[in-house]
Amino acid sequence: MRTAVVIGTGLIGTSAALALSGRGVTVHLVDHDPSRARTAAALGAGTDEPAEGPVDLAIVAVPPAHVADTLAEAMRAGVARGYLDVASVKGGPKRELEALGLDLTAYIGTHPMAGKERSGPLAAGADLFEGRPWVLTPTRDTDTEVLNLALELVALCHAVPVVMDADAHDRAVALVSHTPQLVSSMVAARLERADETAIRLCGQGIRDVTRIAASDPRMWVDILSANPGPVADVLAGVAADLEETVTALRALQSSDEDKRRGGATGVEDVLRRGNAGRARVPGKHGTAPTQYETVAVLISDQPGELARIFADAGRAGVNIEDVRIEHATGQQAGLVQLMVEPSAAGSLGAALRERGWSLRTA
Ligand SMILES: NC(=O)c1ccc[n+]([C@@H]2O[C@H](COP(=O)([O-])OP(=O)(O)OC[C@H]3O[C@@H](n4cnc5c(N)ncnc54)[C@H](O)[C@@H]3O)[C@@H](O)[C@H]2O)c1
Ligand SMILES: O=C(O)C(=O)C[C@]1(C(=O)O)C=C[C@@H](O)C=C1
Repeated sequence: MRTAVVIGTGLIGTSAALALSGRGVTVHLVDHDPSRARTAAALGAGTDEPAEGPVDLAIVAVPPAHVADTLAEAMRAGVARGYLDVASVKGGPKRELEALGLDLTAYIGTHPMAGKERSGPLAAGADLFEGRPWVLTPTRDTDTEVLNLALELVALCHAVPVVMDADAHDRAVALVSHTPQLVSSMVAARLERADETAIRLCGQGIRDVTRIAASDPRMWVDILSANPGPVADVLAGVAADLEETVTALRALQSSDEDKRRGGATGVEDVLRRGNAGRARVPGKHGTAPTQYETVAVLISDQPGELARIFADAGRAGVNIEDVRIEHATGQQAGLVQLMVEPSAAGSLGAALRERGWSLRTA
């Protein structure tokens, strides 16, 4: 990739632009608030001068509600060879784009799992995505060239590509991002009218739990509006735990010893389940909890092959954790190495063979 345009030069757009500029890509910066594009340019993220012709990749980093319109405008103007967005939700924007009747072969939905509670270009950093998962949601229609451009962006940002279906992504982030945001906000909301004597005692625990409660409410209303069902489902589980914990705590206030013992067991149960969940959170920089196994597949050098293999893996219910592509020089073929959880390698291999793919020893 030699040239890119970033549309929406806030936290995420400017961070991607800084990483790309730092690695030699010419980046054009566009924002509907020109002062933000100027700020990003002043930070070294690129130039706010328009590109003279189509660039290699357009990165749309605007709030989720504006993604489809912004992409449609850029695609109609032909500003790039490939287009992607970075919105925190994937199913809604994809369906909006489909409804607009655009040719989506040049588009791929993506989502870097890295961010901050602060917005705008001044909060950006070139290393924001280092070692973090970056979700790619190719479909059957996605051009191989566009998928490769997205993989190149992820590599240039030193992030880790994770291929997923858009709706599976939305269910996953409901659990690991969207519900935690709401719960953090709800805990922080208890402080709004709290007595100053309590506020003075705030220590590291409340700071850890409420950091993301400082996030931009308008952005989060956009995100949650595009993923309400899956978030409500996870939050209902949290509500059930809350109700049981309140009951357990009330039992602890009882003068009856048996009830108190039951209450302590109830409270301990939620704390222990919390320990178990916390132990599953991967290392800070996205280090994988397990070694992956490689499924190597021969693909012909034809448009759409890579997208087709990802779609087939998605259909087999297998998450691709990482991917490597070897282009056999002088041959009209390439070897794709799909890294998956060891328990999924067998079923992925079988599903791909069934669909006519040729597998090789990794
Ligand atoms: N903040 C996070 O932690 C995070 C993480 C991953 C992905 N995302 C996603 O990245 C996207 C951007 O989020 P952000 O945190 O960088 O927000 P931000 O508020 O920092 O930046 C958004 C920028 O888009 C500009 N903008 C809005 N509408 C526009 C339009 N129609 N055309 C051009 N520019 C427009 C705004 O002026 C602003 O500069 C969102 O879709 C969000 O869901 C955010
Ligand atoms: O670290 C933070 O401040 C974030 O909230 C980042 C976070 C997340 O939940 O991990 C928030 C929303 C994004 O879509 C991706 C990342």
